Amino acid sequence: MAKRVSIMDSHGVNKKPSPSRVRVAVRLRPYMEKGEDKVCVRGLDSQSLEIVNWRNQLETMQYQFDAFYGDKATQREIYTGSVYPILPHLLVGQNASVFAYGPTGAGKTHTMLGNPNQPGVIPRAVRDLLQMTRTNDNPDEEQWSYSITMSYVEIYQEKVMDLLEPKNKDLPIREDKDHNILISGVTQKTITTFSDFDEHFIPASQNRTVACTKLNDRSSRSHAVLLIKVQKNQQVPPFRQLTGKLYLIDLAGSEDNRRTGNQGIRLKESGAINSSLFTLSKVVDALNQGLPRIPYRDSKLTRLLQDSLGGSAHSVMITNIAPEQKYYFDTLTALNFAAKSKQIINKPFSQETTQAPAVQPTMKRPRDDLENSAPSQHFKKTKTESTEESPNMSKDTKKKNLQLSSLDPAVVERLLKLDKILTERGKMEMQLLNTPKRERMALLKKLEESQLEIERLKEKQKELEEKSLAAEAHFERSSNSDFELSNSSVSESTFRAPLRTRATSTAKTKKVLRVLPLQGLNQNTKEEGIIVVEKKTRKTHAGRENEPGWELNVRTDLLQNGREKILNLLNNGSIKELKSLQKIGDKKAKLIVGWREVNGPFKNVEDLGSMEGISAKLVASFLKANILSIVAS
Ligand SMILES: Nc1ncnc2c1ncn2[C@@H]1O[C@H](COP(=O)(O)OP(=O)(O)OP(=O)(O)O)[C@@H](O)[C@H]1O
Repeated sequence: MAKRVSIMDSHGVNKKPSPSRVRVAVRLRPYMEKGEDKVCVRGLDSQSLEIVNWRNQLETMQYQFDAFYGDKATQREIYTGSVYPILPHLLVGQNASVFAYGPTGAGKTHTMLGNPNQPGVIPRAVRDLLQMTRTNDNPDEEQWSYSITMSYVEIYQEKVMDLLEPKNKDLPIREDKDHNILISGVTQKTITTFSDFDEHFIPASQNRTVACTKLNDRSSRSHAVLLIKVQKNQQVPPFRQLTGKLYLIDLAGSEDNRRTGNQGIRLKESGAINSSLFTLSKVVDALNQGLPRIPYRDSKLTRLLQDSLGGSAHSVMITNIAPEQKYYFDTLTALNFAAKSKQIINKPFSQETTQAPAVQPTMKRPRDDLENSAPSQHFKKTKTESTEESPNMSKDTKKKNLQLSSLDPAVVERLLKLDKILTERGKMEMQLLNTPKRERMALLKKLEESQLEIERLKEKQKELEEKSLAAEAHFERSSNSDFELSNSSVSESTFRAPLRTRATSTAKTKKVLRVLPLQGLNQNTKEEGIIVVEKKTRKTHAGRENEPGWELNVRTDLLQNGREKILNLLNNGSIKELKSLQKIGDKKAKLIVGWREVNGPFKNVEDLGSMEGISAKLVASFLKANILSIVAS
């Protein structure tokens, strides 16, 4: 009778292995756009890449991974670099998983499956496993025999469907007493040769749910999960048995439904896809951060992978991305999910490529040029600092750089920033860097005036804050009252935050807060950022007078500016930065990061309300608290 050996025991070491991290590789697919579209991402070296920073085109965001494969990388390179090394673990009873993640149309199926001329990870891994279990160089291995089985399922709308036997629908996932995860009733086929595999796999692949979306003619609408079980049986006592599982997964694409044009059933599918990918992102994140609780049970996909993702298993995530600008936000989302580190670098992406004529053609047909140079070489070309001359630079570029280099660096920085603002607003026909000196000086002057104005407002605000704090302290001492924010709508042009008394002395109508120095402010002036006004006493329906107090009125443009800052932080802030926002703790910060990874950037701050557990009321009070603190800073 064969004796089953637990995963922990498989090396004969009876102690809990340290949980392994999910290794992350990123693969950039070749440029495929038929029309003209810019390239927004490019490789730097074998581990990192850079992407335009959409918030500030004077910066790029650089990401680092365990491996980066550029658009010229072959199927073999990806396989030998990131997948082949994990296969030997299966032969000693350990589990492994390889999954392709990324936006729809970015090349996941190509990476996992490929085509007859360019076979992907799946056929290569199966072939090599079959080969490994046949050749036995080690004499100790002679007493062991191997058998390999395959199962193939898809997870479609949170249901596990058997692709080898399509009538097996919605199979349950169970856990045995040794914490092995099983799919109850799933078909298992024994394979001894590659043609056995082909015979089962090819017809089963036809059963997979695919559909045409705006972004991909054959978009995978489910997660396809191929399970290869390698069983090793000892032929002599004590007849041990080791089982190693390999999951090879072609995930459904992460989708932004604003771009896929999905409706009806496609939209429903997409909801299930995005929510299970979100859970997968939480699991990977929790594993890589070493968190004590891993939310495997939150989706079928992660529940299935529970014993093969993290723990003693060896996991590789291949994140597929597309270079075209139209995929920008999808790419960013995928990168943020995959990245173990991100750095913002002060170096324009688009500007450099447009300034260097030698590189310019890559903006149109990167495949033509990029493929002839390694990503790192390509980067070296474009890395040239904007003040550095290259022989290929046009006269205009040289002149522009010369002009810039003669200016104070601080002024250059301001100029570039102003240039960006004006370009974005579309108020200038020509960019600032191309403008004649006189106009440039006028703009510079304007910029300095704005800076002075900001400084002045900051000073005034500081003064106001100090006074408010002093008044608050005094107020707390004398009447045990505090500040509270009202529930008035934040979308009003004027933001109101009444400073009201606690309801302890409702019978008394005495005013409890005095901010006397502010009463000298001209309430109509547009120059003040925040104005404190006395709250008008109004009769309520019940005939009682409302509580007296003070209100803060915030100028509309500052309010708008505050909103924009919050939105930017929501879309780009790290967990730490998000936590610097009022009312955002660790949990909410992580939720926000997860939400935007799955759904793309927030269009407006109110989108927060579509996150689980965040009510419209909470969004309103979040906005108030943060706008106040931004305006006051
Ligand atoms: N590295 C590559 N080299 C050549 N062609 C590629 C590469 N990656 C992807 N493609 C092609 O791009 C198209 C889209 O790729 P694929 O279907 O693999 O995307 P996907 O990420 O699986 O999309 P979905 O999530 O919608 O299923 C296909 O025609 C595929 O052949």
